[in-house]
Amino acid sequence: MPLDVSPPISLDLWQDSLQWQPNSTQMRQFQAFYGTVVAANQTLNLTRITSPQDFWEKHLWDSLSGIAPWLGDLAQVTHFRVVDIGSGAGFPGVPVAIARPDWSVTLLEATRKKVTFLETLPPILNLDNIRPCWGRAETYPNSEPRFDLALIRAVGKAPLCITYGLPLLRSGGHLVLYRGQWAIAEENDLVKHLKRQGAFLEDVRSFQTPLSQSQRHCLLIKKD
Ligand SMILES: C[S@@+](CC[C@H](N)C(=O)[O-])C[C@H]1O[C@@H](n2cnc3c(N)ncnc32)[C@H](O)[C@@H]1O
Repeated sequence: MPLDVSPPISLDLWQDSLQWQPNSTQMRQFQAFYGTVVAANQTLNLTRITSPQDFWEKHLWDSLSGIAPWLGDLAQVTHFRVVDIGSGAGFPGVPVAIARPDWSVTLLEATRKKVTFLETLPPILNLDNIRPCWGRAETYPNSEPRFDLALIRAVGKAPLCITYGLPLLRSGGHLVLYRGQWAIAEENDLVKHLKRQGAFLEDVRSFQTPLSQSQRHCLLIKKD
C-alpha cells in the first residue's frame, strides 16, 4: 500500500502552537522527508517513529519547537549558522533547514551510515542549506568557524549536551536543549553548572504538542 504522507497537523494547529505555519513548498519538503525516512528505515533502522501522526508531531513539529523564538520573525536573524549535534536521521536539523531556508545547517553525526543517509537528502528534498558532517562533537575541529546556534535532541543528559554544545558556539551564541519533562530541581543544578561553563539559562519554554497534547520543554542557553 502506498505511504500516506498527507499532513495530520492542520495549518491552524501549526499557527496556534508555534505562531508559524509552513508554506506549500515547506509542506512538500516535509512530506518528501517523511517518505524518504520511512523508505530508508526498512534497511537502515533510523527511527522507531514512523506512523504519520507520530512522525509529524514527535519529529517534525517537535524539531521546530526548539527554534520557536526565531520562527515568526524571519527578518530578524538571517544567515544563521546552525549545528545539529547527533542529528541521527536529521532531527531537528532537517526540519529547521526547511523552515529557515536562509540559515545554513550542519548535521553533525557520529554514525557513518546515518551520514550516508543524510547525504542523499539535498536533491530529494530540493534543500541546499544542509551540510551532513561525519564526526563527534567533542572532536569537532577548532579550526572550523563557530556557530550562532547549536541544537541537540536525544543525545544525552543535559550536562553532557552542554559539554558538547558550548565549545561549538561563538560568544553570544545559543544552545537549545530539547527535553520532554523538565523539573525545577534539575534547573537549579543546571544553572550552577552553566555558570561554571561560562553560559546561562536564558529561558525554559514549555509547549503542548498539537495532536496528543503532551508536554515538551526547550531550554535556551546563551554562551557569555
Ligand atoms: C538517539 S539518537 C537521536 C537522533 C536525533 N537527534 C533525534 O532526535 O531523533 C542520538 C544520535 O546522536 C549521535 N551521537 C551520539 N553522541 C554523539 C557525539 N558525541 N557527536 C555526534 N553525534 C553523536 C548518535 O550516533 C545518534 O545518531
